[in-house]
This record gives sequence, C-alpha cells and structure tokens, in this order.
Amino acid sequence: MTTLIKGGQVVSPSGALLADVLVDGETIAAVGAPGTLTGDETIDATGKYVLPGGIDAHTHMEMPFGGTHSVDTFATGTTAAAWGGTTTIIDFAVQAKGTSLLSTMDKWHSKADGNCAIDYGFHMIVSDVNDQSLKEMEACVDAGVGSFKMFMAYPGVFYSTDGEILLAMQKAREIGATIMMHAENGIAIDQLAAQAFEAGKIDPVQHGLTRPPELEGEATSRAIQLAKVTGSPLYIVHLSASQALAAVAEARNDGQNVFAETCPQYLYLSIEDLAKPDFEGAKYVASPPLREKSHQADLWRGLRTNDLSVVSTDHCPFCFKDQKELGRGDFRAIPNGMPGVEHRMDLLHQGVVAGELTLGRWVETCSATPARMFGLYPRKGVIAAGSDADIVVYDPSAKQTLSAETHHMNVDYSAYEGFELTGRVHTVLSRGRVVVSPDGFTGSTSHGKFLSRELNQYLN
Ligand SMILES: NC(=O)NCCC(=O)O
Ligand SMILES: [Zn+2]
Ligand SMILES: [Zn+2]
Repeated sequence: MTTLIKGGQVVSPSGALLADVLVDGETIAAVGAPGTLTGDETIDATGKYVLPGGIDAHTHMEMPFGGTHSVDTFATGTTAAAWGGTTTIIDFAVQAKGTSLLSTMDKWHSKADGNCAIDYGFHMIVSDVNDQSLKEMEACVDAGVGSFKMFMAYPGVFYSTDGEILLAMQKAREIGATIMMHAENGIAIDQLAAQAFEAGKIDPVQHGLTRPPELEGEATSRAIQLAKVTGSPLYIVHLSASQALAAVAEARNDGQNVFAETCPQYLYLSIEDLAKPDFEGAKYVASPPLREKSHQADLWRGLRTNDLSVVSTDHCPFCFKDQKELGRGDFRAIPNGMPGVEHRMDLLHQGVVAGELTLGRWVETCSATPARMFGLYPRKGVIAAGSDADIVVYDPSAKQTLSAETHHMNVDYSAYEGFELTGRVHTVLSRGRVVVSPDGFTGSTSHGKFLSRELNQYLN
C-alpha cells in the first residue's frame, strides 16, 4: 500500500521546497515535484510543512532517581512523543553501581521492547568505572549503543572522578564511541547545598542558587580538557549556561570534536519559575538548573552558530503531588527532572516564528543532526527515498495552548502551562504507519522497534 503526502513544503536543513512524498510500506519510495507522483491513498499537506520525524536524543522513561521513578513508562512517554511529532527517542540505560553494562542493557530492553509507540535507541550511563565496565563498552558498541553518559555531578550516585572519566574517554577514543557529559561540579555544589540547608534555606529556588553557572562552565572546561588529552569526542548534554557555551565554542574553534545540546526549558524558562511560591518551584527542579533569563539569548545564538548542534528534552517527569513532594522541607531531596518530550518540536517552532531560527535550522537541530550525531542517518532525520517513512505533517498556523489538562505525558503538571503557541502537529507517520492524525492517536505501543545505531557519523 502506498500513501502520497501531497502539496506540502518539505523541510530539510537547507530550507523548504514544495514537493510530494510517496510512502511505500515502511519507507519513503520517492520525493518528487508537485503532481508527478501517485499513491493508493493521499494525505493533503497543502499549506503545511512536511518534516522528517523529530529525534529526541535525551529522554529518561521509567528512570530510577532519588528513591522514585520518572513517571512516563516507555509506552506513555513514546505515545506523548508521537503526539508532538517526535518519532525516535534515545533513552538512557542506567548502570547501577555494582552491576555490569551488559546486564543494564538487558534490563532496559526488558522495559522498552514491545512497549514503544515509536522507534527507540539507548545510550548507556556509566556510573561504575572498572575493568569490566571498560571492557563492556566495546560490547555495547557492537549492540548498537555507541554513546556513554558520565556525570561530574551527583556524588555518591552517578558521579565519576576525573580519573574514571579519563579512563572511559581513553576507551571511547579506542572504540570510536562518544562520551556524553553531565558537566556540573557536583563536589562543590554539594558543599553549597549543605551550607544553604544548614542556614535554613530549604525552598526549591535554593536548587538553582546552589548550582551557579560558573560551576557548569568550570566542569564543561574540565571535560573538554580531559577529552583533549585523551582524544575522545565529547558531547555536552543539557547545556544551560553562557559560561559552558563559551567553553564549547572555544574548543570547537580550536578544532576539537566537542558537541553540545540544549533543551527547551533553558530557552524558555528561568530561575523565576524555580522561585514560585508554595513549593510550586519544585516543578522546575532539574539539573543543571533553570538560569537567569540573560543566558537565553546566548543559547539561541549558539543554536544559530552550531555551537549548540542539537535540541533534546532531557524528559524526566516526576509528579508534583507525590514525587516532587519528597523534597518539601529539603530542596536537595526533590527528584531532579522535568517533563517535555511532547512539546520540543512545537517549542522550537516558536523560535522560527520569533525569528531566532530558520525553518532549516529547526529541522536540523531537532532531527537531522541528532540522527547523524547518534548514527541513525539516513535511515532517520531526512525525507529521502530509502529512508524510514518517519514523517510529520505540521500546520504552521494552527494555534494551541499547552496544559496538563490536554497533554499526553503521564505527569500531573505542565512546565509550560498556559503557553500559547503557533503551529502544531497535524499528522505523524512512524515507519509508514499513521500514528497521529487529526482524529487522534492511531498508533500502538508495540509498533516501535529498537534501533541498533552506528557510531557518531560526524567522526566515523
Ligand atoms: N536532568 C535532570 O535533572 N534529571 C535527569 C537526569 C540527568 O539528565 O541528569
Ligand atoms: Zn544529566
Ligand atoms: Zn538527562
């Protein structure tokens, strides 16, 4: 069965072009000049954009954290992603201390396999660097997981010392893998947080005040130097601060293989949200924390200059009622993370509406570059013959208001409650199957397949 997506503007990093797209089974059969192709069925995309499906390279479904779990399962989280035009996620398998990387991978497969509405891959969080973990990194690459996240934050939980990071980077260099870094100086932060708590400062805003941007800048610079010494590629995750961006830009100007992502929350929300009264600020506790608004212009500029190459969500939802509540009386116990997987494409489209990004750059940062960065191109991230038919028909003039009452994520609040947006998803195809239509969700949570990924295609 073939489907013709007709009359839309096909968007790629180089811009938008009127073209028709023919889907045959799970893949794109042809992209042709308007009126030159025919199909068994037709989707009218007149006046709309036709985008490669979004790729969210940073999500945490069912993630154990702070004595609880992020509340989206793979089923609910990938369904919400589909609603928002994301057709691939790359989630993090989390190595617990004392366990192996391969058993961790098995565990994450048992959570995700058969339970996803869209295709998915894994990164591996390495939190126990030892001979076995270092050896198993190679087996992870062979199993399609060629990117490893490490933490300079969260001492006693995920934290690795500089020496451990150095060892993992040497291994990454040897096997062609990419090290992803949570770059905040967790040792210094823990001291500041303890001092604040001792002084009776317990509210959520303290989470932001005790994680100053200088300590993100410092950790980012340190990670960059360790990567330079070892020759390892480095990808800075969830970059939030101007200081960190400056360090990334300098390294890139020097020709080092350093990449970075930011997230919508750092572009649109600020420490003022963390300071909301009556504990409401807890909704906005994530690490790195929301910053002063003055950082936002730098982040938008970084997206334009490619010093920030990717926009991911770091989707890690905890309910306000039972879970964020764990930190009432001690901000350090608030589970870290915010929801967002459903709204990344829409929120970044606002950047297009506001003149911060071109249409091409929207698609590049949200789909094409994450595909290349994490070894999925050209299967994903492009509308071209032979690619998977992961396609979003996007109505650029439709209006919507974001709200917990209407979103599909399994969390009891929206970080963007009341945001009025221009543009919304019309139809979503995942490997040729219509999973979202104007009538609603038409997919299934057994449709998504595991993606065994190649290595970073900017380097390998
Ligand atoms: N970002 C956050 O606060 N939670 C998720 C875990 C992480 O990415 O560090
Ligand atoms: Zn992180
Ligand atoms: Zn994360």
